[in-house]
Amino acid sequence: MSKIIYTKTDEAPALATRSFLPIVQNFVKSAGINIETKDISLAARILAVFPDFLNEDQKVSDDLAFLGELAKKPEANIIKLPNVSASLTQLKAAIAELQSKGFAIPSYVDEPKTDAEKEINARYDKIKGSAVNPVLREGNSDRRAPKAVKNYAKNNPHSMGAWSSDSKTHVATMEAGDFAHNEKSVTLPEATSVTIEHTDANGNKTILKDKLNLLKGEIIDATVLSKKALITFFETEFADAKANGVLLSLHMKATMMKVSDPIIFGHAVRVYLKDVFAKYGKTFEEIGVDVNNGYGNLVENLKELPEAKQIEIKAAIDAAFENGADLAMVNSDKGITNLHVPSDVIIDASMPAMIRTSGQMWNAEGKLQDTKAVIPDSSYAGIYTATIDFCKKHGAFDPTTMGTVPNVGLMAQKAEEYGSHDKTFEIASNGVVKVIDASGATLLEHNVEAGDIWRMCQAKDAPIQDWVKLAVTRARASETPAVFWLDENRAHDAELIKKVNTYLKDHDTTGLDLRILSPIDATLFTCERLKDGKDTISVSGNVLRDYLTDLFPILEVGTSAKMLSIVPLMNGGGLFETGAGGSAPKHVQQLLEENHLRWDSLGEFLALAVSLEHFSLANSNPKASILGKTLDDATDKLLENRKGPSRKSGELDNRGSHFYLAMYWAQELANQNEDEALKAEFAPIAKQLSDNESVILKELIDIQGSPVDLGGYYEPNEDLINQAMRPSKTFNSILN
Ligand SMILES: NC(=O)C1=CN([C@@H]2O[C@H](COP(=O)(O)OP(=O)(O)OC[C@H]3O[C@@H](n4cnc5c(N)ncnc54)[C@H](OP(=O)(O)O)[C@@H]3O)[C@@H](O)[C@H]2O)C=CC1
Ligand SMILES: O=C(O)CCC(=O)C(=O)O
Ligand SMILES: [Mg+2]
Repeated sequence: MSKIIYTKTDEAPALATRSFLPIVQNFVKSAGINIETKDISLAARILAVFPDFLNEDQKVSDDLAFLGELAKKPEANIIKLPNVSASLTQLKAAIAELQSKGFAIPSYVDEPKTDAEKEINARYDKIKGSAVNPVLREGNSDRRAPKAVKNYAKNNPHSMGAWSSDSKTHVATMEAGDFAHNEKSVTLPEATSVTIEHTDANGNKTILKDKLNLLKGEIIDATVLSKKALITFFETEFADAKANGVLLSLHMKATMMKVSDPIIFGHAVRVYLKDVFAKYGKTFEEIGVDVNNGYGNLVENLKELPEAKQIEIKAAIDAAFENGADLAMVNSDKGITNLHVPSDVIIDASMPAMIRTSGQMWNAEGKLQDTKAVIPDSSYAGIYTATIDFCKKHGAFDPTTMGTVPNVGLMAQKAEEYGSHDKTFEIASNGVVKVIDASGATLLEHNVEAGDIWRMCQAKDAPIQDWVKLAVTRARASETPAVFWLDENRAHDAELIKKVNTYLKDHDTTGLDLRILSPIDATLFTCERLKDGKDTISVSGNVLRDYLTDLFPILEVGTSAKMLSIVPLMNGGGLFETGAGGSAPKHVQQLLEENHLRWDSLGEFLALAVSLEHFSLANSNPKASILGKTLDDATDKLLENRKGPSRKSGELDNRGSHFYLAMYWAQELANQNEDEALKAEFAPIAKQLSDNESVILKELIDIQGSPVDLGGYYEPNEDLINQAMRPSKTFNSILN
């Protein structure tokens, strides 16, 4: 029998699931809908790849691999919550926690030497970074703010920092030598297999990647970021930030771009601490410092040196901070800078947060200040420049009147840059890198220097056709103009534009307003309309999908957590993501300290409703459709009555909002007349819930205010976490 798969993930979403899923299971049970959980948390993903190190009773199934296969089948119906995309720091913390709990998994080896160590690290490297979403995303992306969410924001606008025309905030990006400027692209006329080969100045060849099979019609591109150009760029911009008295911030996507972006991050740290590295670089090498994992890695490793040496180096670092530009802070109380950990500042969320806050970030005194936002590669940086310039000219957007920007994103089958990490290389020596096809012909070629970052990307034809179709479908269904954000002057986009023009002919586009604009022009066009309350669909590639589905939602409705985020799978199944944001580590912190979870599960309510509708169609189960429709109505009511979680301890939190959702959902089921059995089942439940509203609320509020112990962070104790997330006896007994 087919079922709905619910993912168990990490941090705040996983906490919320412990409260919400029992409600869902009770509500859908009698409709014959089975909900099964699959564990794709970071801890479970680690345990799944090291069965050979575990006792029989500790072994877990590889649920991610299972879901990856399921996503290719028509029966797939998966609710996907956000998970941790682990930086090395997070990965090591999870490993240490599991080891302390008696799982004899191996440690990550910083400098693997033996084959066994290399093999262990290879397993860990597959878990690092964005290792879940790319596996499940066998379809393109449809993300939008439902009407009820927009209306809620219009009536209850979130805070929005004012913009002034003399703001010094700006984006700094490279003008030459970056990925954008060096890109070359071809569309394959026939299927082939390619080899990526590096030849050094003496003619010695190294195979970087062998026999990569490619399909007919696939677009491949290759490009290189010059290390020299990058370092010069950092030196110039860092000095400029200092000279102009603005904060210095770096915005990367070290999770999704897990090979290239940590390397770039490392260069930024070394340039910022140039004098320190000139003097102590050798010592750092000896103690295994790797600032590709951030400046925090240097701080951590210093502890290995004798105390006198530590003091000497810390003084040198203090001097560098003194002489350098002021860094934007992640946490000024704890002294965590923007350069500490690559996964602390993730561009999709960090740039919109800055734009929402008058273009400012936090300085070391905990005050807001104008910022230089450094985004080295210029491929997409221009959209932020254009948005910032727009705000300087017109002031901040007004959530009470602004329109909306839904997105249709090319994403399926690891499209474009987000699928490039197995084809990204830090170049060992000067020479040339070629992509050579099965016939021996060179398809793409770049001269490279030692330290450059070279990469190849793929975009398969079937996902592109599906993406164009989805764009037309959404434009038609919502009667909204749609803009393809593609730059005819960029090599990859030029290839894509040819396909878009071809595949648009497969559809009836009469009466639709469809355009192709460069990302900067598209930003301007969209922002103009947005300000005037008009809606515009952005149809974009994978990176812009990621950026735009945080940028516009954060400006429009305050957070991307409130987005409907659907992935119609190419083989007919459905993947329903719960919002477009992440796992909000700060929310867990608050729960641990004050027993208040401010995480909003709205995205999850929306995802479940479409999943139920999909289930109904796929299984001819009319009850599922009624459950979906009533759930949507309950969500509308929850918004209308403002029963979302508050940010402050002692007020309604995530658990309380789940209670209201359950009550409204039961009421909607009791009030509908399409299915008598559901009506009869839920009428008494609705009554019990509303009769006990004040008792339940009291139980949910009384427990707040003091710390909670969950028995772990990455592998919390199931009993403790369930107790913490289901604290109302009255509510639990009604549900049961
Ligand atoms: N789909 C996925 O699996 C994704 C995973 N990630 C991962 O999540 C982690 C954190 O990423 P980060 O970039 O900090 O982004 P997050 O989206 O987790 O957090 C950014 C901020 O947005 C607000 N926010 C996000 N979701 C909610 C919600 N449901 N309810 C209320 N507020 C919300 C919070 O603001 P405030 O603190 O002010 O309340 C939060 O601090 C990383 O490990 C990242 O890789 C990121 C994106 C997507
Ligand atoms: O998978 C990840 O690491 C992040 C995904 C993300 O940010 C997105 O899809 O919007
Ligand atoms: Mg994102």
